[in-house]
Amino acid sequence: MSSQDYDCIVIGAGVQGSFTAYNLAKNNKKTLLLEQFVLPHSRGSSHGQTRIIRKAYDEDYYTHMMEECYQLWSQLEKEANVKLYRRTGLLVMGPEQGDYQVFKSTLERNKVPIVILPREEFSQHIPHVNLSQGNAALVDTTAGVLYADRTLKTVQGQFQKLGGVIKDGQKVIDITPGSVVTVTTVSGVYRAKRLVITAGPWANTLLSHTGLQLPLQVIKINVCYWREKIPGSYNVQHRFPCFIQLESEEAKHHIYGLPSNEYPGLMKICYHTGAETDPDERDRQTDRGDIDILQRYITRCFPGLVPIPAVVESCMYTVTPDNHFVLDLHPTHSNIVIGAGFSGHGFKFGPIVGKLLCELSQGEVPSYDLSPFRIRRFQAHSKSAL
Ligand SMILES: Cc1cc2nc3c(=O)[nH]c(=O)nc-3n(C[C@H](O)[C@H](O)[C@H](O)COP(=O)(O)OP(=O)(O)OC[C@H]3O[C@@H](n4cnc5c(N)ncnc54)[C@H](O)[C@@H]3O)c2cc1C
Ligand SMILES: O=C(O)[C@@H]1CCCC=N1
Repeated sequence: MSSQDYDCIVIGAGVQGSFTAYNLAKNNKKTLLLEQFVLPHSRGSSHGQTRIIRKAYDEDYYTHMMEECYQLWSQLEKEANVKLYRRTGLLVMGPEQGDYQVFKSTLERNKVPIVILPREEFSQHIPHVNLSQGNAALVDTTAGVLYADRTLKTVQGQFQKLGGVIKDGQKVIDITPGSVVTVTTVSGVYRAKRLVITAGPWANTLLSHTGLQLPLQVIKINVCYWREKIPGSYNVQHRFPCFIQLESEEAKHHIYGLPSNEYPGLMKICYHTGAETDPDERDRQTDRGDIDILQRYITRCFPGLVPIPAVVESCMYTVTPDNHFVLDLHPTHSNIVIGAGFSGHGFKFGPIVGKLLCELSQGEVPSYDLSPFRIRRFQAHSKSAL
């Protein structure tokens, strides 16, 4: 084995690639993590200070995975002696008969501790929020905030402590599949027995070198922060929770928010979709339709916020047609593993995705049933996409 040869190469040092590389190194695999930008960067999907972690989901399998995932987050916190998670609870609001019932049933079936908030008690528990007419509300008490940038720094640091190698500022420009995979970057050529592709919005650009295209749509999200009229009203220290509004008068997609924390006096509230973009041209996508929706919602339901965004940052989702992840082997090259299409809800799963992609790359039986995440589910919809 030459010094350029590895057991495994991981392309993409976002949350999923970083946790995958960390798991491989923990399993004594000589691992190289390649990143196109100089780290840390804010050009993909994993940057920013915070993300929501929750067990509240439509599908049991996500809730099941989160059981172990919370333990893995806590293990990493202990191992690195750093705080990555803050419990705040998650307020779920939605029309009584819609998706809200599905969330509630999943939580109850899986014995996740929740508190139902009857309308007459709502404002006593959640001040400064108007519960929409016909909406019900509950709190997933296990949910909270993950510190995102700190997570990446921590997991990449732990990977390096285990002997892993990170090469940033090294955009991959070619992949030659084979029993030994050759990966060419702008400044080097590397070989490995196995390859993991976790390239976020650039997944299809990289997969084109392997003869595969997935039905992925890249969406720009305007990450909006809104000023409190009375400082502290929606603050994390005053125990204001994260929230998801499942459907609303203003929009059919979720609206979600996190208590004011990272920027003093500003609460982050975003719309769970946006306009399509080329990931290399993100800043030229200037659609603000999502901000118009948020302004109307905030005026109606969060009267304690100034309904004009004080800060707007950018981030991207990589969305599959069913909003479920892709965690699978490449259909023609079994030593290439793909983690993609995290559809705007993948951060909280980082530790478990890392474990699963590591297992797949080592030819092990994955710890969870991965059928919802297989590539072949797209075949029925669009053969040409494969
Ligand atoms: C605004 C916003 C809010 C969100 N909120 C939540 C939330 O509350 N909870 C939650 O769980 N999830 C949330 N998500 C989703 C979550 O952040 C993403 O699912 C997750 O970050 C995806 O990570 P990734 O590693 O797949 O992609 P990325 O972070 O984009 O990582 C891919 C990496 O690959 C690199 N790369 C690409 N091409 C190459 C190449 N040719 N050579 C080398 N490197 C390359 C990129 O530069 C990038 O660093 C949110 C996302 C956004 C945008
Ligand atoms: O995954 C999450 O928790 C957030 C909030 C809901 C929509 C997407 N991301």
